[in-house]
Amino acid sequence: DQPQAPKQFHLGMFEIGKPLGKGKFGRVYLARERSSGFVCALKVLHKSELQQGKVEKQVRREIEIQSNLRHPNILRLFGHFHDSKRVFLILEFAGKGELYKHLRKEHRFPEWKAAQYIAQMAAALKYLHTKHVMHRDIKPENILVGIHGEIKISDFGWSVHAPNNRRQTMCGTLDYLPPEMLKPGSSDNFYNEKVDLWSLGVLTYEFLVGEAPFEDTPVMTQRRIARGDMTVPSFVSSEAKDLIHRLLVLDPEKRIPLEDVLRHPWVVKHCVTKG
Ligand SMILES: Nc1ncnc(NCCc2cnc(NC(=O)Nc3cccc(C(F)(F)F)c3)s2)c1Br
Repeated sequence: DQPQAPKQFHLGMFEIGKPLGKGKFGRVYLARERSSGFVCALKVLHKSELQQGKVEKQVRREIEIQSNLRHPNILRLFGHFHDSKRVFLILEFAGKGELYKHLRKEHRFPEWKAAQYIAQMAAALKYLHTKHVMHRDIKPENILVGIHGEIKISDFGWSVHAPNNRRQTMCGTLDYLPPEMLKPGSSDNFYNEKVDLWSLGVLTYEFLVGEAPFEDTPVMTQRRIARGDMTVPSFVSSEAKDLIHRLLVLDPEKRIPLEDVLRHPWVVKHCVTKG
């Protein structure tokens, strides 16, 4: 079909609906593009806040990285526009909202559901890593659920091209940080996309247990991560426990590759692989 001409968007083109959620920076609204009737999510960011947070560059990088991504388990960013005070991200609408709300409500997911989510995450991360993009902020708050129950990785505000040594200070929860990102961003320690494998391990644990493996006070969390000090409760099956231990490995190079996550007995057992 015809390659889509890059459209110039402006706010008047959209009917704004109910608020969908509010993030650290700005709010998200359900929106409908008037001429096509296309339903999407519109994230509104205030330029003043982005300048204060010194994150304008990150938002530009997010737009650049995400506009080239096409995968069923990655939330689409269709475009962006701005007015004098605000930047608007035109996002795919995820019909079943934020995954962390489902997790909090259900406390923890049954193994079959956790395995299907982890298989979809592994497929999305495999796609990202082939493009040498690492997300770097994999956690339940950055995962949405589509209308058919499929998950969608979202918010690429921290994504970069690998390898990279972080300069921008991280904020928010430490729970998902791999040991190699806890070290100060000095020249010698570069890290790569294997940081997402560690976070996938933390996510698997949190889906099955209902809390993160190293959850503690900030100082203790950092210490426990650096030592890989966590225990998997006995109600978790031995196959799931095996996968968690193969992902939460201190040495990034020794973490199980995504291909092997997709072939892991725990994942295969619960995933009806299409013929
Ligand atoms: N049901 C739903 N359906 C679709 N979307 C929903 N919510 C929006 C999810 C997002 C996707 N992408 C995002 N991107 C950013 O927020 N980027 C951003 C913003 C400020 C600063 C920064 C940074 F640069 F500081 F990192 C990065 S938020 C919901 Br609820």
